[in-house]
Amino acid sequence: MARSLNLGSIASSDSDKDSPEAKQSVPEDNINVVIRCRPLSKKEIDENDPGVVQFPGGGQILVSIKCSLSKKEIDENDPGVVQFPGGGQILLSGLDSIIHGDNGPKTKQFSFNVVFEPRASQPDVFLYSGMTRLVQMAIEGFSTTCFCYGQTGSGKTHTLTGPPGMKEAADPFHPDHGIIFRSFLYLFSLLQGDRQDIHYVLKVDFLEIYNEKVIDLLNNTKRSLPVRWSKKSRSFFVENLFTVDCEELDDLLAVLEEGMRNRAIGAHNMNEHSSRSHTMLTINITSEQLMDNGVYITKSGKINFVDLAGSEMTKKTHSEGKTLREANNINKSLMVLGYCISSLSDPKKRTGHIPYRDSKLTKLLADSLAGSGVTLMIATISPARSNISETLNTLRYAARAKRIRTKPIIVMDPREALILSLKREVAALQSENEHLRTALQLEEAGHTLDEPRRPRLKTPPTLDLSRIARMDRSELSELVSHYAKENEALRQENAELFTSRDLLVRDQELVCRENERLLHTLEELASGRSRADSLPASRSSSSTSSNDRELVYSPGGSVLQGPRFKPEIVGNKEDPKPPHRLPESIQKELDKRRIGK
Ligand SMILES: Nc1ncnc2c1ncn2[C@@H]1O[C@H](COP(=O)(O)OP(=O)(O)OP(=O)(O)O)[C@@H](O)[C@H]1O
Repeated sequence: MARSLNLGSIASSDSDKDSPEAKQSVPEDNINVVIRCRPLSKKEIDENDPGVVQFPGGGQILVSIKCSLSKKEIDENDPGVVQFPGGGQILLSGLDSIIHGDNGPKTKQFSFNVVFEPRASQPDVFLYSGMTRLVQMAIEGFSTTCFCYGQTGSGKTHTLTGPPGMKEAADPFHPDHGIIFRSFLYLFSLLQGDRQDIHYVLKVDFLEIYNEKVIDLLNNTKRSLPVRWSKKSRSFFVENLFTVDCEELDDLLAVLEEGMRNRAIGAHNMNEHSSRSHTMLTINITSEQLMDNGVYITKSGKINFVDLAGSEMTKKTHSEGKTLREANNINKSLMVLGYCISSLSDPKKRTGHIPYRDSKLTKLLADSLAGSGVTLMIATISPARSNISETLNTLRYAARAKRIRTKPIIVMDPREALILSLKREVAALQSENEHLRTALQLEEAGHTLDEPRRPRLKTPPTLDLSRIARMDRSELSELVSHYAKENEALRQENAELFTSRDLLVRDQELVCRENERLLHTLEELASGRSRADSLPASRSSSSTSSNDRELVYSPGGSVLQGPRFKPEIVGNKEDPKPPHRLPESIQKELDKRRIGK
């Protein structure tokens, strides 16, 4: 394969979701799970620990799990087992010499939306993971989360922020910038687009969960902050978290740098720069859009970037003392996350109890995992043979997460949402009303219906929605009832107009048919007369000669049975008016036909 990344099914589904309709309608959605396999590290190469994951294509990863060597033998002669056969697949196998069990090699197969092979670059991961869609949706008012999951040293921090020591402000075009930096750039490029009618406010916070304590990374007091439940938003939140207003891209970059500097990092046998905490960077995006009718609509979206600490086998990392305690806390919270993911992915269990409250991490991720958010999980794996059991664990974890469904919604003030929906309905009904009136020509010609015209309904005064926040209950309910009444009146009027239109259409059909019949009779009479001219005697018994009689259109011609017309024969062409007037367009059409003949 020429490219270093391996796209599976999401490549097509992603583009479907880019359509405006897909963005507006938000049916249940699965968590989007992508896999990134890092290259072998220098240490692994030095220790002759070759790559063993295979990518056979179609979003699949194959893992050979049966091998004839014992665990001890594998540990001692630890070859790579991850291979990349292409097409989105990963194959985990032993080396040929050790892979054959009694019945030949056994593989475990996994399937994912997108699989990034070791050569995939940082821009590849940003562009093809679905991250751009998350940024777009956050601007539209959705709550979105990108989280990295994987064993220690598998490349979570590298994927989110780049290699250790990466300076955010240094070179904006540096190829090693991670997803967070690239998302910042993309976010600003979208916000600075041509939407002058929308005003955006960005507020950013950055926290870490270290040994089950929530620490503010932007207000470096190392004080533990409480996590509480909000009845209003029906989600957990961190109390007293410091937020920074970010007007410029530089503000965001400064926040990222500050937080990265303050986060807990430690060294162990498997990673010299190991994150010892889970971190969560959140960009809250509030948009105020001025609608056509002068109304402001506010939406609140957000992007969470979550860098989980890596699961670690303490035997392998040789952790002790402080590092061991950190590892235990990390593993414990990841285990709770695992229970939650496992319950949520099981259709029978997902409606039951989900143990979010068992760790701070799951409390804060609850909404992203099963609530109203849109979530991208990047599972990072190592290709090394020595990490095969962690790689299998990560892939199993990721496969379960892929089955979780969320129901994304746009976050809006409920009062604004109600008023907006009523206003939309009123606008739709008004335009329907307008259309019906035009069709029935009620505007200029005055009404042709029997009843007098009803006075036009008035649009409620334009309203600045920022005022709504200050309105008391009675003012609000008055406003809502105003819209509801107008809505009801428009519905009624439109229903009546529809009935009238139906009646007229039916009359028109009858009239046309009668007209054709009359014209036919006229033709017959004309040809009869010419025949009569040539005949010696008239066959007519009428006192009026056929010559004198002229058929004038009567909407009530004797054969007409329309509901609004009486049978009538008009014998005089001077007769002023038919008893009922038809809409002008119909009348003109009929006149045209008559004259034409
Ligand atoms: N895709 C990659 N390409 C090149 N180097 C990588 C890649 N992924 C990871 N690395 C390197 O591997 C090392 C470990 O990566 P990283 O610190 O991101 O792992 P981690 O999963 O965050 O670990 P921990 O859970 O211990 O924090 C780093 O030096 C990183 O730069």
